[in-house]
Parts: sequence; structure tokens; C-alpha cells
Amino acid sequence: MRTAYTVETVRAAERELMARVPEGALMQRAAAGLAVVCAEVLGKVYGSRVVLLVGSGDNGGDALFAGARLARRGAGVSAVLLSPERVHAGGLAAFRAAGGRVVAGEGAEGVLRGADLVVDGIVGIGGKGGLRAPASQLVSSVRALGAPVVAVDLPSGVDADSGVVVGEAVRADVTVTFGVYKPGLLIDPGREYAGVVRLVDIGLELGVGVGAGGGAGAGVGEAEVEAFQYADVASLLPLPTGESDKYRRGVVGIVAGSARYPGAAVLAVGGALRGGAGAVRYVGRAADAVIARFPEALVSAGPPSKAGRVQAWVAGPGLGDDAEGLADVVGADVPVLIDADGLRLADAAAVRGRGAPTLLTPHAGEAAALLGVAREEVERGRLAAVRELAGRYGATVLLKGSTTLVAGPDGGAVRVNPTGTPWLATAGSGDVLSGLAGALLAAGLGAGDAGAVGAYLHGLAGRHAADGAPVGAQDVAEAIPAAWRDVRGD
Ligand SMILES: NC(=O)C1=CN([C@@H]2O[C@H](COP(=O)(O)OP(=O)(O)OC[C@H]3O[C@@H](n4cnc5c(N)ncnc54)[C@H](OP(=O)(O)O)[C@@H]3O)[C@@H](O)[C@H]2O)[C@@H](O)CC1
Ligand SMILES: [K+]
Repeated sequence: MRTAYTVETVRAAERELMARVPEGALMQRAAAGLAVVCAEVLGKVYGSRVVLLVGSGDNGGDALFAGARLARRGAGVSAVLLSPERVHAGGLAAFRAAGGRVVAGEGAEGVLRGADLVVDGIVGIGGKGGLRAPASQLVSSVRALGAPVVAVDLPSGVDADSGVVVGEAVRADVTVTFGVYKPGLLIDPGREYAGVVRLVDIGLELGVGVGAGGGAGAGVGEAEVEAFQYADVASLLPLPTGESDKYRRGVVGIVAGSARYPGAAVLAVGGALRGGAGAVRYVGRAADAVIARFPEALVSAGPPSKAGRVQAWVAGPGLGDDAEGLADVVGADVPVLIDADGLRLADAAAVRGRGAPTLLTPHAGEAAALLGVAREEVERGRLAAVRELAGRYGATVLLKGSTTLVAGPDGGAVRVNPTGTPWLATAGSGDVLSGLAGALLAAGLGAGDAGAVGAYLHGLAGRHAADGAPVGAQDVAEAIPAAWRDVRGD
């Protein structure tokens, strides 16, 4: 599990550690790690030209100390001081002593043109709001140069706690972050600006988030965001045993499709079958299309409550205006996943009143409609939006997007999915995910785990299916078994 912590938590841990180590030791650890990564990016340090962009806080200090290390190894290092009157004094002295050259703001463009590497030490976790001038202008001219950029702790202009970017931000090839991940490095748009993230151990000790906080966010000291890795997913995959029958594996019911959108039902059933369901019951108006593609599906015309025993329902993909079918499912006493049209039809009070777990799976547009805000607002502040929705509906919410997020109804760490790919932005891809995550719910996973594991497998399946070329949603569904094998290491 990768865990990321808020600035407040990082600062508290830093204070605690600083009290136990010699003054300046943490910055030296940070600078040493930063210099190692810079050297890797350069390939050959001796004779290379490195430009440091140095802001007025400790982030600039890290850059100056790392620059001093590179200068001692024979690099020609120039430092552009954004606020010469407020610069890390110790870092500047060390930089000068190592032979580093200080450049005034007007000389920046000249040195940048010949750079083999740019080090962004403008702001780190102390950044507030969008980048101010002159930093913002400098950042836009760096982008035009084409030299590799290494960001110190996080790309300047990216909000550490949320990944929000207002105006200009540094687009890094590599971000060297210290102690722990910050949420903004894992969530888009920040994640995209960060490039490859390298974590440098500076001795910070923070426990693995337990996701048990209350209210709008994680509790102090807990992880704010966590990202599954293979092992986390592998440990949650429901595997059949010798004792398994279809009910032990999980029967999932799918209420989806309409005369106009029969394909959504086919895709959701396809996702559910590959998600490990022991059986899939389909209820709705696209039974012919479903049975033609998946003869193993058990179809009926409805209502859902008369369809037979299921351990979880998926309702909504391509459903049109079947409010009755949706209400029937919301009233069921088993886990329910609500997607697409179902989100529009669902009564918020009825969802909040449910006893069994609920998983809502909106994309940004649907989330915006539920929250009554513009889509851009959700896209700009995905973490806040997913937490807000989960709180309002008293449900687990999976917000789809380039970094899919899963938030629980009681606060705690938000799961961010690391396997997404832009190739998944194709019609019907969400229908496949709803079936897949619904099968995991039916197998007994909690709503948060079903969402996170489903998103992870779906992303991997998208990568398998695409392999660098466009794909359709059906291809993604068919690639789920390959993703499953990947995660199990087969
Ligand atoms: N603490 C530790 O143990 C360790 C910390 N470490 C390092 O310290 C970093 C944190 O340092 P920090 O606290 O000095 O803040 P930092 O990120 O340099 O930014 C503050 C400066 O930026 C300015 N500024 C703010 N917003 C701005 C904007 N929008 N646009 C432009 N400027 C803006 C702000 O100016 P002000 O608003 O005060 O005028 C202030 O001068 C951390 O990320 C890591 O790299 C490592 O060495 C490991 C040990
Ligand atoms: K930075």
C-alpha cells in the first residue's frame, strides 16, 4: 500500500523527528537523496549544466544543498533566486562554497537555454494557492525548453493536499519527495505534473492509515490517501475453493439496459462474469441481447425483488427511466452498486436510509449533477468532491476518472487507483466496471474494497486490452482475466 499524508501530518511528524536529530540533518538527508536522483537523470554529472530554481523557503534550501553536491562532482550549477532577499542562508553559503553561480532573475532565460537539467525548488509543502509572479512566468518558460525537470518534494504549483493546480505549475519528469507521499502526487491533475515519483527516506515515521476517521477527512496522523499495489489487491481477490458453489462465490443481480441501450446490460453482465461471480441474474428489457452474448446468464423481466436470491445488486447502466426497478433494488437488504442512470433516479434519502452497504460510481459529470456544481469544479477538486458525495449519501463513492478515487461514508483514507489509463475513456467502459465491482460485492468484499479492487483490475484490463492502441469496452471486459492473472503473479 502506498500511503500519502497531509501537510499538517507531515509537519507534525517532522517536528517530532527534528527534536531528536542534529539541526539541519533532515535537510541534508533530503538534499543527498535529491542529488542522487539528479545524477541519475543526468547520466554524467561532470561537465553537465544544472539550473536550480530557488524559492524563498526550505524547498529552495534543499535545491541549494543538492546543487552544492552536484557542483562538487564537477557540474556547472547556476541558481536562479526568485527572492534574493529571502533565501535559505545556509543553503546559499554551501552552494557558493562549492563553486555554484548565482544568477539574478533577468539572467534566468540565458542559463536555462543551455541547461541539461532544471531543478524546481520554488515551493514545496509550504506553497499556498496558485504560483505567484515571477515564479509563474519562469515556469512557463521552462516548459518551452525541453530540458528534463526534477521537482523538489512536489512540483511547484501543485497543491500538496489535493493535487489541485490553479494556473501555472511545473511539469516534472521526476519528483523527488521526502519522507512520505503527499496526496497531490497521487491524484490528478497533480499526479500528471509530478511525472515519476521517487520517495527519499529521511527517517519520518508515520503509521499505515487505518481509514477509520470521521467527518470530512482523515483524522490527524492517519493517511489521507492510499493506493493499492499488487499485493493488496491479490490478498482481497475472492478465490474459489473446493467447497465453493455459485452462492458461496456470490450471485450478482444486474438491473441495466433498456430498449434504447441494450449494450450497457451486455457489458455490465460481461464485467460481472469476469469479476468472479458464481452466477449473474439479469433483470430488465435487454434480456435477449444478454442471453445471445452470455447464455450462462439467468434472465428475467422483473421486478428485481422477484428475480431470486442475489448477494449484491448492480443497478443503472443504460437503465433509462426505470425508476421502479431502481427503487426496488435500493430497498433490498444486500449491497447495492448504483451507476449511470441509476444515480439520476436514486432518491438520496432512500440511499442514506439503507442498512446494507451502497457503492455509488459516478464519473465527474454525474458527480457534479449530484452535488449541484459545474463538472469543472469536480475535476479541479476531485478529493473534496468524492468526500462530499460520500458524506451526503452516507455511501461509499467511487469517482471515476484518470485517477479514480474511492471514499467511504465515514471519512478515513481515500483510495486512489494507480492503474488507470486514458484508453479506458471509451463508451461502455464504466458499465464493465460496474459489473466487475458488483461481482466483488457479491463475493463479500466491503464496498470500499470492492470499488478499489474493481478499479484496479479494470485499469489493468484496460492496459492489457489497449497495449498502446484504441480499444472498445468489450475488449476491456475480455481482458479482465489477464489482469486477474497479473495480480496473482501467474
Ligand atoms: N520541514 C522539514 O523538516 C523538512 C523540509 N524539507 C523541505 O522544506 C519544504 C517546506 O519548506 P517551507 O516550509 O519553508 O515551505 P516552502 O515549500 O519552501 O514554501 C514556502 C515559501 O514559498 C513561498 N510561497 C508560498 N506560496 C507561494 C506561491 N503560490 N507562489 C510563490 N511563492 C509561494 C512562501 O512565501 P510567502 O508566502 O511566505 O511570502 C515561502 O517563502 C518541503 O517541501 C521540503 O522541500 C526538507 O528539507 C526535509 C526536511
Ligand atoms: K518544488
